[in-house]
Amino acid sequence: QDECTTQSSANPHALDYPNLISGNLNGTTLIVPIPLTIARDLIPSEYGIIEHAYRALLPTFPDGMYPMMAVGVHDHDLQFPAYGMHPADFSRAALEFPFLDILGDNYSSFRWAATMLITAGNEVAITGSEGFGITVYPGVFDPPCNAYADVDGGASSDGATYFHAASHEVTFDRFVDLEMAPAMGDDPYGLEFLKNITNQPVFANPSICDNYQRLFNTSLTLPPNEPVPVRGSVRALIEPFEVAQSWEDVFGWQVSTGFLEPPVGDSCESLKGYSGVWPKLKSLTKEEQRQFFALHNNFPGKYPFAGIVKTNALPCGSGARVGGVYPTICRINHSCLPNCHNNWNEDLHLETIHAIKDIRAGEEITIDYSDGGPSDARRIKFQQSFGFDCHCVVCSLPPAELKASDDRRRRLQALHEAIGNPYRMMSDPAASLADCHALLRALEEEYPHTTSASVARLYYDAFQIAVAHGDRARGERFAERAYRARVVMEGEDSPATKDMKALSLNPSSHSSFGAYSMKWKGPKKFNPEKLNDAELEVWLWRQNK
Ligand SMILES: C[S@@+](CC[C@H](N)C(=O)[O-])C[C@H]1O[C@@H](n2cnc3c(N)ncnc32)[C@H](O)[C@@H]1O
Repeated sequence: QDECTTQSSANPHALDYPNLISGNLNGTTLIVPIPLTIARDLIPSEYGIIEHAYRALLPTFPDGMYPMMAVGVHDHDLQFPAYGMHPADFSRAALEFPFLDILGDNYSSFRWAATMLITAGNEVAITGSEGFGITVYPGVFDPPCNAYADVDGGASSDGATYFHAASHEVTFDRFVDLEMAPAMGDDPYGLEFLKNITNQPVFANPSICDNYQRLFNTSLTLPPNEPVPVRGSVRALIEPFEVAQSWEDVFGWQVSTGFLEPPVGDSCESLKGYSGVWPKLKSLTKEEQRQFFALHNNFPGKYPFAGIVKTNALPCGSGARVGGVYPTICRINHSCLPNCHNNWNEDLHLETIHAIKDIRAGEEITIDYSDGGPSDARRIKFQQSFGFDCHCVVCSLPPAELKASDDRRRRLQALHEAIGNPYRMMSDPAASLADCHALLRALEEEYPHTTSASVARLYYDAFQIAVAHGDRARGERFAERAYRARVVMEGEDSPATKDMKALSLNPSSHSSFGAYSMKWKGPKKFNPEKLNDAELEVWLWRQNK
């Protein structure tokens, strides 16, 4: 093996994680759909199969089937800086079984990998694996020290590759052969699925788990080494199968990633709660992990990770399914009368907090976790989504005042709904515009001196009403006000602010300009600059032309 050359890149992150074993794991994972009944027979009966977990990730995975993994990988440039160790490269091959329930929670997914072929002669790798309870067949690999080799030395035009592993001892006849080629656009199992299964904690017996993590965010996964979807075949004789197997036309991924591995195993119990994010958390620095676990948790108990995420995550964009957890801004409490606005800035990839009204020195900073509405609806939302009862200034009002606030908020909702009706905007724009004006005044009553998201939205609605009926002059004013509201809420550099600015500079560029009529087209010579403030308001909100 010493004379081997490898095409794998050097381990780029050893010094970032001196207390962990790190390296470059390069190779292929093919997903082999096998009948669930066969999987049930092969996998020890005490481990449940969490079918809903893989169906959630792969809704169209064939009925009655289970996604087994066929894995052939090369471990390159292993380092363990804290101990000055640099173990030799090795290869391994196995059939592995993800989505197993070993804790009985029907939630935490573990991967069972009890038998492996590992490069003969690499005692560190072999004894290390045996320490996890894995049955190891010392093996010979073709190619001997690479992740895979080109078929015909690269002469094959479809980029076909192979990875063959066979047990070394003549008395054994175990083998795992993978043959594959780029799938050319066919990618039934997206990269997120691969990340999930390759990062499930792995075990041979459930007394100890290997918290092995593949990192998909290092330089190793950047072009030209980005993951490649592949299609191919698997032939194998290895436990838990007792006779040779062959599967054709299966799909998977060839990837080279960084990986991290603690030098000793963890109790499997301590790794519960894996939902696809846990390994990333584990790869944070100790200080970042401390900050994460110091965050408030309204759902203490079984799943601290999930509880902290549920209590703290801010959605990365309105309605986004992805959320972010931050050490500082997740400390900001909710108020139904907030003085700040939180916003995901897609251009900057940052969650930003902007003041939306004047804040006195010493005053608590607050944001709005809700979508507004009257207090009874808010109470349900806070309990269900976050597990708390709101004690903000509004929710703590005496009953009569709370009722008055609720009445105003119901009216705000009704106005929002009426303005959102496109038919009315077309047939009765004057009434829609009057509603925008009424909404502006109602917002000022309920949220005094505040530039809320509702203000930005109503000015944008007013802009749309104006331009849809050919009113460029008022469209320009409304767009400018919507733009200024966005600047307050989100800053100059948010995508929505930039879009609004562009519209204010050129209102007739909007796709709905004149779409309903041109009946509000004003005289060319009219210049609103000449109006005083009061006249400007009258002109802006007037309903008849
Ligand atoms: C994202 S955390 C905010 C920071 C948290 N208060 C802390 O000390 O770390 C959200 C949790 O704070 C508490 N909280 C936030 N706003 C609240 C409010 N208006 N009334 C009562 N509890 C609130 C609730 O327990 C809520 O689930």
